[in-house]
Amino acid sequence: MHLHQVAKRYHRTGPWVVREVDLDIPPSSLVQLHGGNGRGKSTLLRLVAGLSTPTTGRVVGRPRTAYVPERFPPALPFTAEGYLRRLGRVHGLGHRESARRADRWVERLNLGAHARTPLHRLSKGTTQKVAVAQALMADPDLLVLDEAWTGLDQDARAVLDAAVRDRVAEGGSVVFVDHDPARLASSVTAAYEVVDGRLRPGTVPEPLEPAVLEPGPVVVEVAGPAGADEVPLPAALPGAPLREAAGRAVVRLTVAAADSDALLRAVLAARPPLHVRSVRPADDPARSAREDAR
Ligand SMILES: Nc1ncnc2c1ncn2[C@@H]1O[C@H](COP(=O)(O)OP(=O)(O)OP(=O)(O)O)[C@@H](O)[C@H]1O
Repeated sequence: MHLHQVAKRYHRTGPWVVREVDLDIPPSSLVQLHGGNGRGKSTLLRLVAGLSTPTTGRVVGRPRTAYVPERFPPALPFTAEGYLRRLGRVHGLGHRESARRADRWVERLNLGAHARTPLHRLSKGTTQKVAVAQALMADPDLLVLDEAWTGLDQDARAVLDAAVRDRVAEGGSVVFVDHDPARLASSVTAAYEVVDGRLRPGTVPEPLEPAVLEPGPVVVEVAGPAGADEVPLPAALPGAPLREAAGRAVVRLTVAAADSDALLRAVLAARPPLHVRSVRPADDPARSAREDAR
C-alpha cells in the first residue's frame, strides 16, 4: 500500500492538517508514528485506514483493513457480544464464524463477565477491549491502531502486543500511534515523526529493559508547547504525581503504575497541548545510566 503526496484539510479554507505525505506500507511491516499533540497523527491514521479521504493525493493498494479509533463510540444499542458478532458479519464473515471469532476474542481479552452487558454500561477499559476485539477478529491485512493500548489492563496490552506481532509475522501490516515511545520497540520496522502534518523519518525506538513489566512507579516526561518557558500542567493530576523540573519547559512526573494510564490521559487531554517525551519505569537502571552519560 502507498500514500502518494497525500494532503488533508477539513474545510475548504482551513489549515492543512496533513501535507505532502509519501508513505509506503509494505507487507510484514510495523510502522510507528509519533509526534506532539495536534500534529495530525490521528488524521493521518484515518487516511491510512480509509475512513477519511485525502483532499489531494492518492492512496493505492489498501488491503482489507481494520481500525481501532482513539475514542470508541460506546453509545451503540448492542451488548458487547452482540456488537462483535454483528461486526464480524460486517467484515464479511458468516453467522457461525462471526460467533466463533467473537467468542475467541471475548475469551482472550477476558471480556466474558461483560459479554452480555450493553456497550453504554461498560467501563472505559472494557469498552477499549471491545474496540480492540472488533478489529482483531477480522484478521485484517492492515491494522490501524490509534492509541489502542490506552485504558487496557496489563494482560490485555500483552494480548494486543502479541496479536500485532502475529499480524506482521503472517504478512500483514500494522500502523500505530501510542503515547509510549517504546511500544513494540523490538518489532518496529519503520518509525516516522509527524510534524505539522508532514512525515519526517524517526528513529526506530530502543526496546525497554524487562523492568518495564514490573509494576513499579512510572516516570512520565512532559514538555510544554513549542516556545513555552514552562509546562502548563493542570493543578490536579490523577495519582498526585511527584513533579520535578527536568530542563527548560520539561517536567518529570513520577506516579504509581496503577495511576499511570489515567495520568497519561489527563496529560494528553491538556490544553494548550503538551508533549509526552517518554514513559518509563522509575527504576530503569540501564536507562538512567544512559541519561547520566549524556
Ligand atoms: N474532524 C475534524 N474537523 C476539523 N478539524 C479537525 C478534525 N479532526 C482533527 N482536526 C484538527 O486537525 C488537527 C490535527 O488533529 P489530529 O487529531 O489529527 O492530531 P493528533 O496528532 O492525532 O493529536 P492528538 O495527539 O492530540 O490526538 C488539530 O488541529 C485538530 O483540531
